Amino acid sequence: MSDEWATSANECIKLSLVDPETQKNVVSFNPAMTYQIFDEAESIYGYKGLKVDLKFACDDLTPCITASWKEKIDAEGDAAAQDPVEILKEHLPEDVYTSESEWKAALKSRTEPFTPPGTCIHTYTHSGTTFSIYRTSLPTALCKTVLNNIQITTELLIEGGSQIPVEDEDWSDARWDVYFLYTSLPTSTKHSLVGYVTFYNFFTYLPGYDYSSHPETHHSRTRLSQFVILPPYQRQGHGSVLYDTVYAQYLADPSVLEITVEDPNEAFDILRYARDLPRLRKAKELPVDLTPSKVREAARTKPETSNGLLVTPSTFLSALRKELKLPERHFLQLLELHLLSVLNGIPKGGSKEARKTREDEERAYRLLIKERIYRQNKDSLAELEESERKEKLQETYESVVEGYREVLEGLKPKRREREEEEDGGARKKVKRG
Ligand SMILES: CC(=O)SCCNC(=O)CCNC(=O)[C@H](O)C(C)(C)COP(=O)(O)OP(=O)(O)OC[C@H]1O[C@@H](n2cnc3c(N)ncnc32)[C@H](O)[C@@H]1OP(=O)(O)O
Repeated sequence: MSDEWATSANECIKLSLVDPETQKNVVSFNPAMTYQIFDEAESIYGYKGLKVDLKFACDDLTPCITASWKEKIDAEGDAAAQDPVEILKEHLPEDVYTSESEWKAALKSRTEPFTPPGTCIHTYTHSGTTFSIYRTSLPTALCKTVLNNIQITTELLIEGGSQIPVEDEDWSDARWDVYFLYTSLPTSTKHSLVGYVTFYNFFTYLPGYDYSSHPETHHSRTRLSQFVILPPYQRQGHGSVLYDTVYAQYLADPSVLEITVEDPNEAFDILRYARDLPRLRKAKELPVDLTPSKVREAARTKPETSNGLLVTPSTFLSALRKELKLPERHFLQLLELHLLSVLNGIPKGGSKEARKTREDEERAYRLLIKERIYRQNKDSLAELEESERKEKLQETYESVVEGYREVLEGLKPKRREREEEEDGGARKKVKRG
């Protein structure tokens, strides 16, 4: 197959959110990746001048897919042109429009005004524009429709992202929570999507809870599954507001015991650290004078940190984790991040005693992290010779601390910037069109 007939799928596919009233684009963007839908090379074969338009009504996300090209290869069999519309249709709802005029006519003929699904749980303004977060759940009909229309973006924007099988799922119990972030429009369309996040709730048992006396009570662990801010709205603080808002919902809900995240990518991890760190620092269970050596001491008083869910706390660490509802691994890493900033605040020079304090804390910090790494990788590390094991632990320790340094460095100036520019929760003006 010759390359002259290959087009980059990431470049030729354009996604647009269109105002049904004015029929103008509210925002447009390209996919970040297409390998899940096309091939590893992220190319579409058989055309010159190929353009693939994936348009959505900006409010209920009714989709329309069309393609146009200057030249199409005249070949059959293996060398025949791929059909991008048919390929993309596999990842879109069954009733997706393939004719733009029919799609536009359908949008024009709508009689009912659109209201986002669910309940509005938070509203904020940013550069004079209002943004609102709506909470709903599957299988509520409108939630199902809107999510199904737009969730192709999980495959086009998230590395390894996948869609929720909205059509096939067994809905005997509503276990998916969905939050949509909308911005307000000045036209009668009123609402345009900015992002969304989904959570799956697992039922679980709280050890020691008397369920027989309270048969109506249930407990769950919730898992953040897909988190998307559409590209034109990224890096303006909207992801942070959405994350904080949904987190607050579960923190306030006594039936939710733990908030976990499914396969976070690097960008989301940074966002999560940045948002969880101030929460940890404000937690009432966090001792103000906590140092690495005190944490090591406390950890030693407890037989072994548990991998289970919210065991009865015997140290402040378990109480702190319970207060924040964080999974163990993330909680421990967040604590290590906080302790690095504590360590950074201990002077390096000074009297002999001061220098000794600093050295003791440095050592405690190193051991604390190495002990955690060892616990979490016991099986593979136990197979190594002692010298190799020490080397591996040191290497991992150094890369972990390097990562924490980057997060702390990244947070410092950014936080100042945010405070200066913040306007009710988000920054910088959203680019439109
Ligand atoms: C479980 C999962 O779903 S993981 C998948 C997460 N989703 C995706 O990757 C889809 C595509 N990307 C997105 O939807 C968004 O860019 C998100 C969710 C990653 C971030 O949302 P945003 O609204 O852009 O984040 P926000 O503006 O609040 O950023 C907060 C901080 O997070 C960090 N951050 C956000 N995006 C990135 C990035 N791409 N790379 C590095 N750091 C990042 C930064 O520290 C940022 O602060 P700064 O902008 O002052 O530097």
